[in-house]
Amino acid sequence: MSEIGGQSPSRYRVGFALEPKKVQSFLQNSLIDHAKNHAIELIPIDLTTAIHQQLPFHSIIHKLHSPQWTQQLRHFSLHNPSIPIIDPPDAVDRLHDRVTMLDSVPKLSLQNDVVSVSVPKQAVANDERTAIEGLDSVNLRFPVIAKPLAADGSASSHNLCLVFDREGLKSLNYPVVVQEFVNHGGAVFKIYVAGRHVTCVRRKSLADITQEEIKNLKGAVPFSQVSNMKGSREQEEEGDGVEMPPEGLVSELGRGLREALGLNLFNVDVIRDANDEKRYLVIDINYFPGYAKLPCYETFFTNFLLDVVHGKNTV
Ligand SMILES: O=P(O)(O)O[C@@H]1[C@@H](OP(=O)(O)O)[C@H](OP(=O)(O)O)[C@H](O)[C@H](OP(=O)(O)O)[C@H]1OP(=O)(O)O
Ligand SMILES: Nc1ncnc2c1ncn2[C@@H]1O[C@H](COP(=O)(O)OP(=O)(O)O)[C@@H](O)[C@H]1O
Ligand SMILES: [Mg+2]
Ligand SMILES: [Mg+2]
Repeated sequence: MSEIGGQSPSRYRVGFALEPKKVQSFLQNSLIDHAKNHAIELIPIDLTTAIHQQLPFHSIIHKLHSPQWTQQLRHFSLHNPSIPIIDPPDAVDRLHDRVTMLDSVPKLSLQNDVVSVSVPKQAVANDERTAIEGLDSVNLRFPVIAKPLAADGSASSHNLCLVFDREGLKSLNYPVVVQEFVNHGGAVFKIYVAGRHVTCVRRKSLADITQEEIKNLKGAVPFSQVSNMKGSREQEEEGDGVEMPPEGLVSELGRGLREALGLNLFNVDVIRDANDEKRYLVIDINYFPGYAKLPCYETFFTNFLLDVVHGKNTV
């Protein structure tokens, strides 16, 4: 990266443009101190003041959704082309739609004799009629999962539903993506990417749906209620026993998606089909997720920042 004043600085300043809630959850003292010990100062950008008045920055990292912010960032970037912006707003935008976010996955062609990585069958629906047509067109049967098409960080974008029959399609808030529900043993793998650094953790997920539940459940069940469904309680800790994905898969998926998406900061939710152990499915990709939930996030994230300020970050 270019050097301010033509000299290699002894300290670096990285600006963060984040919602106040994210400043609190992400910019914890432990991270600030760790980065400081590596000569990097982490600075929350004041969103009420123009960016250029807050210079110098050696890089800017952002997660804000308003068009005004994007406009301000584009303008700033045009006048300060040597300051890396992480990441390009257009590339981030692709993750704000649950169809385009998964577009790159099949193109990676990650498959061999032991594993295959794909996305669940899915169709976009604007109303009940197009939902039925969409399900038919991709040969999907109930139960399906309905997700708001927009994944724009709003609370409603996380309101998902399990849909057990046609009646259930009536109560959805369209537009949605109707997606194949895949039993996966109650565990989701979260692959976190920060530049060339990739790591994976396992988290508790939705419990599997039994044949009996498929017969008995009707309509649409919002997600928050699913864990209270009869029969799912005893599966609560089931995710604990699920084997982690092979390291090669984690690193190849992280690296491949980083390149294909043109993004440095994201995580990928992956499940493994309980009825076909070869089959891994990418179900969600999130921009600048909650890294603070990672063990040792201070080291993980600071290593990425060191690459950035030393010009070793290539995407
Ligand atoms: O707040 P956290 O730590 O739960 O992070 C959220 C992420 O959780 P995760 O790290 O994947 O467990 C969360 O991931 P999921 O969509 O829940 O898989 C989102 O990235 C969320 O951002 P947004 O609401 O989609 O803009 C993230 O929220 P923000 O922190 O960006 O508001
Ligand atoms: N196709 C699917 N089959 C089974 N479970 C799923 C599927 N898609 C999502 N889930 C479950 O729903 C959770 C939330 O879905 P996700 O697509 O990650 O939305 P969000 O953006 O709100 O995190 C996942 O962590 C997983 O437990
Ligand atoms: Mg998710
Ligand atoms: Mg998400």
